[in-house]
Formats: sequence, structure tokens, C-alpha cells
Amino acid sequence: MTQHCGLVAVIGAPNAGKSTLVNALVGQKVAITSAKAQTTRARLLGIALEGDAQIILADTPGIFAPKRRLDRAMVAAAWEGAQEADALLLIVDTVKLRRHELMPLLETLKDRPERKVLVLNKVDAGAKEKLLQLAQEFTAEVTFDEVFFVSALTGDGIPELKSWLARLMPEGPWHYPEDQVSDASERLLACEITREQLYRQLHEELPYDAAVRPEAYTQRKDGSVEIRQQIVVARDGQRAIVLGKRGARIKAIGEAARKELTEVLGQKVHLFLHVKVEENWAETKDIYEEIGLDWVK
Ligand SMILES: Nc1nc2c(ncn2[C@@H]2O[C@H](COP(=O)(O)OP(=O)(O)OP(=O)(O)O)[C@@H](O)[C@H]2O)c(=O)[nH]1
Repeated sequence: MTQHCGLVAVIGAPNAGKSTLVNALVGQKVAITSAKAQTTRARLLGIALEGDAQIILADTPGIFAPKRRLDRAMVAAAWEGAQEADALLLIVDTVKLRRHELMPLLETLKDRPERKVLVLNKVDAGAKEKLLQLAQEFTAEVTFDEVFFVSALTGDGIPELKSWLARLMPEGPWHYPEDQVSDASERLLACEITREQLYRQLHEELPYDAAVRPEAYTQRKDGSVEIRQQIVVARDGQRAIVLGKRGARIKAIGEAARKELTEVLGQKVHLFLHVKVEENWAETKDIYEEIGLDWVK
């Protein structure tokens, strides 16, 4: 069998549904999704298989006007994903367009040499009439090779998109073994899962500049895994919020994260979290490396 293999960069405004789409294409959870914007910090890859084709998906962080160093690092990670790609996939939230974030992306896409595909997402939730109109508007701006209407959530339109992407993949050996769905190491994925719970359970109380760092990841003889992580926040007040009354909050976060980890890893998990205040963590080089980002000056 001749193998095909290629890279698809997934680009979109924050919250457009990139992570959900990658998960839907891969067929299982690899990237972290949440209702809060900009949760995708590390550049996680999803790997989808379709016939003889391996489709490597770069699930890029939301691209937005970078101000602080952390934001710039996220943008750099996003475009790094796009530079080596065989195709660029622009995903658009058809319910909440976020034009101010979408337009610069369309502008940048115009001049790029790669094949381009427009994915209009969340068709389950929006007004059907405006979909064609949106497609027309965007294809007038950028020459897309194909347009798909999908719901990453329900899976509607996903098989069609997947087989189209598969046909685009150049001939070449697979880069990853058949059973691998993500190249993010399990310890990093474990941190992402905890971070997702932090956002889920604290909502607006916590600014998005909290990080989860891996400390230890040890396979125990009894077949379980011991995971130790540090939650880094910038101020004492934030630490108190994460801990909650008598530690109730951190306990709930740990419990939910542990449950999900057990499911994802398929083994028993012992999870230990502790919260650390580090005022300038967003300016600290080591932390970037630990959470899977390159340091950007
Ligand atoms: N109704 C509906 N909701 C969706 C669909 N796809 C994604 N969502 C929701 O939209 C929100 C954002 O989805 P994510 O996949 O986290 O978005 P993202 O683009 O990866 O977000 P960032 O990492 O912040 O850039 C989540 O609450 C999803 O459940 C869809 O097809 N239909």
C-alpha cells in the first residue's frame, strides 16, 4: 500500500472550535476544549487516519493581537504550525463570527501558497440561511480550494472533510505509528487536562495566565501512574481562589482532572496538585519550555 502523509494547520479566531474539530477528525480526545477563549496554549498535534493517509493536524492556539510575551509566544507557535503545512484549514464560528479577529486571518491567508480549505463550523447552532452568504463573502476574499459546512460537535460534515483532506496528503511514509493519536507527551497532556479543569471550575475568577507545570510522572509497579503538578499563579489572592475554602476548590479540581486522566490514559491515576505563587512566571523562560512553548523575545 502506498502511504500518504501530510500536515494540516488549523487556524481560526479564539473559540471557533479548533480543538473540537481536531478531536472530531481524530476520533478521540487529544486537544483540550473549553468554553473560555485561548485555552489552547501548547501546540498539540492530532493525528487522523483515513485509508492509506495519515493527516497530521496542528491544533494552533487562537491567533490574536499579541501584547505580552506570553501572547507573542502563542502566536509564534500558531504560525510555526502553518509554515510547513500541506494545507491551511480556516475554521469559522458561524454563530459568533468575531470579525475583528477573523478579518486579519483572511488577510494573511490571501498571500499564502498552500492549499486552503474553509470550514464553517457550528452549523447545528446557527441560522442556516446565512451560511451560504458567509461562504460567498469569504470566498470572495480568499481563493479557497473547498468549503465545508460542519458541526465539530455533532460530527455533521466531518467524514466528508476528512476524506477530502486525506486526498490532499502527499505520497510519503507515515510519520507516526498507527496507534498514536497525539505527539504531546502524556505528561503535557495531563497538565492540559488539569488546566482545563481550572478554567471550567473557576471561570472568570481566574485570569488566563495561570499555568500548570509537570513535576513528576511516575509509573508505579501496580500499573497505576503517579502524577505531580504545580499550578502557578501570579498573586497570593489567586492562590486563595484556587485553593478555595479549606482547600475545597483544589480538591474538586484535582478530583475532576483525575477522573478524566484515568479515562484518557486508561490506567489508575494518583494526582497531586500544589499551588505556587510566582509573580513573574509569564516572564520566566523555563516555564515556557515546560508547558510546550518556545521562548519569544
Ligand atoms: N454548538 C456547537 N458548539 C461547538 C462546535 N464546535 C465547538 N463548539 C464549542 O465552542 C467552544 C470552543 O471550542 P474549542 O474547540 O475549545 O475552540 P478553540 O478554537 O480550540 O478555542 P481556543 O483554544 O480558545 O482557540 C466549546 O464550548 C465547544 O464545545 C459546534 O460544532 N457546535
